[in-house]
Amino acid sequence: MSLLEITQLTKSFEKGKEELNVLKDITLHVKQGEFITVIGPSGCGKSTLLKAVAGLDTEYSGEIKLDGNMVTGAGINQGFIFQEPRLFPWLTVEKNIAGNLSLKNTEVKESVKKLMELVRLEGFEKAYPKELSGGMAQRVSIARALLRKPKVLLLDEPFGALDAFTRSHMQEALLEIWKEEKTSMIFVTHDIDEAIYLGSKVVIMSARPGTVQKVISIDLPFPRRKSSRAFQEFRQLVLGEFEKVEELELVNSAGI
Ligand SMILES: Nc1ncnc2c1ncn2[C@@H]1O[C@H](COP(=O)(O)OP(=O)(O)OP(=O)(O)O)[C@@H](O)[C@H]1O
Repeated sequence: MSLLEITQLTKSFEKGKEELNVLKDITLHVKQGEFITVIGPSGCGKSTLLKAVAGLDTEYSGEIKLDGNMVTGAGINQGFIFQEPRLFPWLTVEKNIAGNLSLKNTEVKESVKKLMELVRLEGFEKAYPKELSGGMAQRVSIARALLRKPKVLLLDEPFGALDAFTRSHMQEALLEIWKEEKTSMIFVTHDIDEAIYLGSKVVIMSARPGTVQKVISIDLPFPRRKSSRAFQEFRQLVLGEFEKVEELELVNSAGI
């Protein structure tokens, strides 16, 4: 049995009198410990898909099961990381991570300490968000999500706002966290290289209404090198699929 089973997920929004079909018949199974990356044209429903898995949106047809249970709302089993870190500016780093859990509880205090080490933020316990760089702030939000020991971590373009150097640093940090915690990941990105670099599988979605166009397993050992020939071959493969999606989109929008 897969950890996460998304079956025939179909979703539309009301847009005035019209209906906007956003996701169509998405079926996707994610195994425990898998790192799934999702790419697709802008507006194809990637965020909508993540929100449904997170239980932040339950208005859809089809079903989503996490660890055998139907997802009926948000909960501690699903961690969510947004593009911007969304920290509380008036709370210190450790309090942001602890959230509604008390740091007076030694177990919580110990877990926060371990996570701060994992995301390489030792020494910043008492710092405030305004004292952190974008990458550091995003690491705080990842630590906050991990404290709840989610079964799946959902990341919606988490490094999209970061510069190339910090982004590459954050990719390494996330891979380390993944190896250490073995959390299953679903990671949405616009960046094909990032998708291949991180993913055990890359899911390519079609233009709206988003469907699963293709799932490509990335059978490359870690550490991966973006300049290696094997990596470039996967790049060609993914790009080829992406071009098919774009051609289809052009044909559809021209009404051919
Ligand atoms: N709450 C909402 N109400 C109405 N329409 C919405 C809502 N949320 C999203 N949409 C529409 O659904 C479509 C898919 O949006 P979504 O944000 O999931 O796409 P995306 O693939 O994540 O896009 P991007 O890559 O640009 O971030 C878009 O056309 C968007 O305008």
